[in-house]
Amino acid sequence: MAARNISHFWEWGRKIICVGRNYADHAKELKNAIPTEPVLFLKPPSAYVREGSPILVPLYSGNLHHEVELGVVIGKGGTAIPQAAAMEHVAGYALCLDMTARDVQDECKSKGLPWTLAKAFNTSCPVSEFIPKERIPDPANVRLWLKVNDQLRQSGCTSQMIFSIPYLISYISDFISLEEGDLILTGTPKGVSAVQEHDELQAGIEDVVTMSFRVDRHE
Ligand SMILES: O=C(O)/C=C/C(=O)CC(=O)C(=O)O
Ligand SMILES: [Mg+2]
Repeated sequence: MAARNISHFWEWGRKIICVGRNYADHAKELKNAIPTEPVLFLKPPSAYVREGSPILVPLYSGNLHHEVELGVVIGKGGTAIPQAAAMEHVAGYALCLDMTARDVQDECKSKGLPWTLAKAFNTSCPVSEFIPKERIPDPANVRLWLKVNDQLRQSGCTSQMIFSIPYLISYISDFISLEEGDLILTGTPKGVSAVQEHDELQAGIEDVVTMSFRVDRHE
């Protein structure tokens, strides 16, 4: 059997672990308290969508939001990984969107229910090409941006993260063993907003990568 290539990690069926409220400015814009521990949730691998295919608005949502995020691709699995060794487990990065049905999330929050249908639906994780680790030598200081129909909506720097990438890898792996090909979404900066059918989304990491997606409705 041919060896699998990490640069197609989204085809491996691995888990997507998402960190929420990891930027104080975003926590504030949604009127959430600043967390003292990482807030975690999951997306299934069926959430991935690649450039050329549309982001689909779930039929049950009238308020789909974009969240631009730095994704960390795990290259070496582990459990209870010490912070000091965490970066040895990173193969690279990806630019990701954590598409969120905000109306559904608000309803789930008000009822104390899990966010699954708000966060884990098909096409809820648009993802860029794989970015080898060497191309982002300082992941704690890169600028992420997102435009909707050419209008800038999000611009933030990973230096604003409350919990660093090594801390997140160590924290997550205490509870959920990490495997090669897993992806960690590290949270979004402020500026999240609603998108509509036919909108064009463009996002980027500084001079490293850009990606574009169209928003569509289910037929
Ligand atoms: O608590 C909320 O109202 C919303 C939280 C999120 O959607 C968290 C994220 O996914 C994030 O901060 O990136
Ligand atoms: Mg998010």
